[in-house]
Amino acid sequence: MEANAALGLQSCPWIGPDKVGRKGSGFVRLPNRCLEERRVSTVRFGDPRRGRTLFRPGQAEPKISCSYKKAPGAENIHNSFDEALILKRKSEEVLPYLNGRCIYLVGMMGSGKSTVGKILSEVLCYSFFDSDKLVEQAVGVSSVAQIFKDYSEAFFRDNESEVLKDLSSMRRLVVATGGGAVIRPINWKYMKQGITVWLDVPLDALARRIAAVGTASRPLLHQEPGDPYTKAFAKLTALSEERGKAYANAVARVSLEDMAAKKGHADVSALTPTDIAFEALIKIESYVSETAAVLNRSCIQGRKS
Ligand SMILES: Nc1ncnc2c1ncn2[C@@H]1O[C@H](COP(=O)(O)OP(=O)(O)OP(=O)(O)O)[C@@H](O)[C@H]1O
Ligand SMILES: O=C(O)C1=C[C@@H](O)[C@@H](O)[C@H](O)C1
Repeated sequence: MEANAALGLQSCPWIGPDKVGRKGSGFVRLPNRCLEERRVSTVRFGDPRRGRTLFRPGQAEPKISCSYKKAPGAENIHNSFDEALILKRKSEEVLPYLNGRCIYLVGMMGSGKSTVGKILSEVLCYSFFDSDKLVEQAVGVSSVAQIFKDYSEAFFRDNESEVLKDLSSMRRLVVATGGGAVIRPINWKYMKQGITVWLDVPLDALARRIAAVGTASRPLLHQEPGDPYTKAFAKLTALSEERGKAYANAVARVSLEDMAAKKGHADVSALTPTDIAFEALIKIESYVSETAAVLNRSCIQGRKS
């Protein structure tokens, strides 16, 4: 309670992802601030084969302070008031450098993109989106597993690319991408409109997290035989071999192994989502300040010549 109050110190407009309607109304709603700052007036999500869904700036909700409205799942996530305050301060340092650029979290299934993404969106007063959920809304099917079953993985991937394309024209969003979004080069073109952050989590920790909740919602893991941990670990190992290099395209990497070693923890499971969100902000800060310095140097050189 106390810790969450710290996040409300700075009031700003916020409408949570629960306000993102689809199908029934035919529109996807976005937060006011995000709509004000978008360069395009109308963005569409949806299945290109079915005709895509429009959402319009005029559909925006009234402004609500982020001290009252939190991303679902982001409640009571900080261990202490101090932890929340430190995170909030860091976000205030990083925010001016972002210039409204979106943050795209990439990483394997279960790496914590949604958990950490909600925390980041909260402290930055950005809106949070989960690209898997946007695909589900666009297709009108309630789960990714069902989309794989009713259509195909390729169909899911086409829709995922469309969603990322639409998001790429927007500002002030934290996006938790699907674990496989990194495999298509075109998706990188979209995600690189913002700042890409790889949550790099050891495979055994991923398999433990996934086994704890079961594999049913993760179609790529569900086909293997065996107990949930063993089948998750085997498939994640194969996927990570295929995708290792693709995740490394991100401009920032948050390695839980490195974090745990620096903090003297024997295991990454000692790291809280707030610790990880803080490390992500540090990595984002070092990327944005480096790029700002390079830009400055080239401006000075340009003026001299
Ligand atoms: N730092 C953490 N420590 C322990 N468990 C965590 C941590 N972060 C996330 N989890 C748990 O791991 C599981 C997966 O987290 P989350 O859904 O955020 O991952 P994801 O990367 O968004 O997954 P996917 O791509 O499959 O949707 C959840 O049950 C979540 O509660
Ligand atoms: O790693 C993957 O390929 C996937 C991850 C999930 O987020 C979903 O996007 C889907 O289950 C595929």
